[in-house]
Amino acid sequence: MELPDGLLQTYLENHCEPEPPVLQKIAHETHLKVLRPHMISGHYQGRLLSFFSKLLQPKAILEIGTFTGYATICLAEGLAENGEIDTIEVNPELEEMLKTNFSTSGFVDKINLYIGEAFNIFPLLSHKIYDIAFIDADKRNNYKYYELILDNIRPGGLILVDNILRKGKILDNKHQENDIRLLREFNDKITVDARVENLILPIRDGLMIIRKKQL
Ligand SMILES: C[S@@+](CC[C@H](N)C(=O)[O-])C[C@H]1O[C@@H](n2cnc3c(N)ncnc32)[C@H](O)[C@@H]1O
Repeated sequence: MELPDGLLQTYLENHCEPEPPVLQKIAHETHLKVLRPHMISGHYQGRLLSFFSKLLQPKAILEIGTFTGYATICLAEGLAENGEIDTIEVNPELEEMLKTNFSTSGFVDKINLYIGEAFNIFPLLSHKIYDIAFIDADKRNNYKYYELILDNIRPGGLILVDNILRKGKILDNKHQENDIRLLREFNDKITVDARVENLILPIRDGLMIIRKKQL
């Protein structure tokens, strides 16, 4: 289906839950104050993350790559009573803004922010079992993160991985840059991994949904 650029996105955003005011503010300030603001999940993908979370009513969520906290808050919207989200961000310059954003989100008591490199932080969390994980950090390490956390996902739980289509570059073999090749390998390995089932949603830059099987 070919649609004019931007038209479909606007239509989708006009036909889902409105973006909550706290997230509108975070998106606005991210675009004003932070480098590479396009990394934010945004209205439509944010509502999808919130939707998944509300369906699963998770007790525990892990996010790798917090950025300005937009997706953290979307995911927190579906947490069960006493549920928590652990979110890991390597960039210490974002810490102050994150603390402000979380404090106004209505979920501050449910969000545990860890500033540091994900491979260093995760061992502190490796005793936990998660219902949902969102991998959205340095894309070249997607598979390493997947292998690192899969044992910590409950059977039936979800791993969501963002930016796996790379604006369609993944589909065209003339693109042989290292990051694109690694993403192709990631998508291929997940698709044949008997421990999970997966789907790629072609929204935004491509979102992989991985469900851990009940073996
Ligand atoms: C695409 S942004 C995350 C967007 C956010 N999840 C959202 O949806 O709004 C990626 C973030 O991952 C962080 N990051 C990159 N490498 C990381 C690592 N090794 N450990 C933890 N965070 C990392 C970056 O600093 C950046 O803020």
